[in-house]
Amino acid sequence: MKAVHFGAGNIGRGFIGLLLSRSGYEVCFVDVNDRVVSELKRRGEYPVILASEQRETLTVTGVTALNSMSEPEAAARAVADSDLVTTAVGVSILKHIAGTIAEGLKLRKQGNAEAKLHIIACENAIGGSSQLKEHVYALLDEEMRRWADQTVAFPDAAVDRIVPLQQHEDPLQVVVEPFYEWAVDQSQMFAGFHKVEGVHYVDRLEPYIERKLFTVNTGHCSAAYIGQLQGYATIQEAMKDEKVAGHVRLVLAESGAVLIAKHGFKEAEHQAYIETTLQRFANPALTDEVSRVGRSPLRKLSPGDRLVSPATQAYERGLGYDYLARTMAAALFFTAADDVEVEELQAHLRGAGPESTLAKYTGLGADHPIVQAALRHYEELSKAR
Ligand SMILES: NC(=O)c1ccc[n+]([C@@H]2O[C@H](COP(=O)([O-])OP(=O)(O)OC[C@H]3O[C@@H](n4cnc5c(N)ncnc54)[C@H](O)[C@@H]3O)[C@@H](O)[C@H]2O)c1
Ligand SMILES: O=P(O)(O)OC[C@@H](O)[C@@H](O)[C@H](O)[C@H](O)CO
Repeated sequence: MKAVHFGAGNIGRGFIGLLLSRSGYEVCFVDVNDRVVSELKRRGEYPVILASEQRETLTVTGVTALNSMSEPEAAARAVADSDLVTTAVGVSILKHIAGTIAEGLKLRKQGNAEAKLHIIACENAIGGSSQLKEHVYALLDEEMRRWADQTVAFPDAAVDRIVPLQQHEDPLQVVVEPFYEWAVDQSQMFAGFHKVEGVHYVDRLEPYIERKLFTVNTGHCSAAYIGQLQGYATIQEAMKDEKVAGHVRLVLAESGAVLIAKHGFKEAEHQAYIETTLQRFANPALTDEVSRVGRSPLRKLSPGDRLVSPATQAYERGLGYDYLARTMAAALFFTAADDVEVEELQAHLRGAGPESTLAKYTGLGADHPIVQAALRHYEELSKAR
């Protein structure tokens, strides 16, 4: 069985590629990073190290790679001949890989038209695969779309494993936390699909993706933004400071109240999920930069993402959202080298001020109580600096 995985980065190699390989797939990574692609082709395997006391090394074998910039036809051909396609490129990159997938589907219709295909976006977003489908369908004509409706499915997914930036001599080595969770919406899949070991197939994904995004990622970016304001460079350092950890707990109590009310999670079970998450953040065997965890602040401040969505849902239910608003305010101070979203955010902030910036990027408008709460926090955080 063949899988094509777009994005041979941290989560691609450290999580998705690993599980696919363990389930008997030959994995072909598609990436634009020539060094990583060349090394994967040359060696056909790479090491994944679990960040625990034992530091167990798992060797992922049976892999190869293609560069979608210099080998676009081969990448499309790989999609045409595959049994499964997955991605972990970043949600904003999905539109850039859609062309290769669309070309692959056209080739598939010519030579492999009957075989069903699942395409799963493993990104931190609600409806990531559905978003990818829209980008791909925009490039297909009516006849191709009708064929794809019967033959290609884009089940949404939630993926969870903390994989920090990697700085090793070996460009393929990847250190990952032991914990992982990968949930896939089986209601969007064709019957009789080959199960990937370790994947949790669920009938309704929403509780899983919201619990993950609004706990792990909401808490994570709160630790990054408030942590950086306190002068910390890593999540592990930041979480040792009660000012940061205490804020993260209060944020997770707010998003947790929404999750419990909406999805019926039992309070004690959800609290246990929060405690596990906090322990994962603090894992002393990992070094996770706040610059990675806070990256792309405009995406993180956007309406459907980890801050505004739980805050809006809390507001609509008459629940608290003040600490979520404080994280939004802290996001306006976030700095990271080479992050175009930081540059855009700072340029808007300098030109138009915090109220306009919060109103624009949260999509809530200036008068919204959440924006007004974030603005009050922004002013207070400004004075404290
Ligand atoms: N790292 C984590 O802890 C983690 C955990 C869960 C989910 N995620 C999600 O997984 C996705 C990837 O995150 P990551 O941390 O692995 O990032 P990463 O930067 O390590 O990996 C992204 C990879 O995509 C490649 N890429 C960029 N443009 C491409 C293109 N046009 N075609 C093919 N490949 C391209 C990059 O070269 C890179 O290798 C993101 O959506 C992220 O939110 C990350
Ligand atoms: O990848 P992002 O930018 O959406 O979020 C940064 C981190 O919170 C994220 O990568 C987590 O490490 C991951 O989602 C854990 O499963």
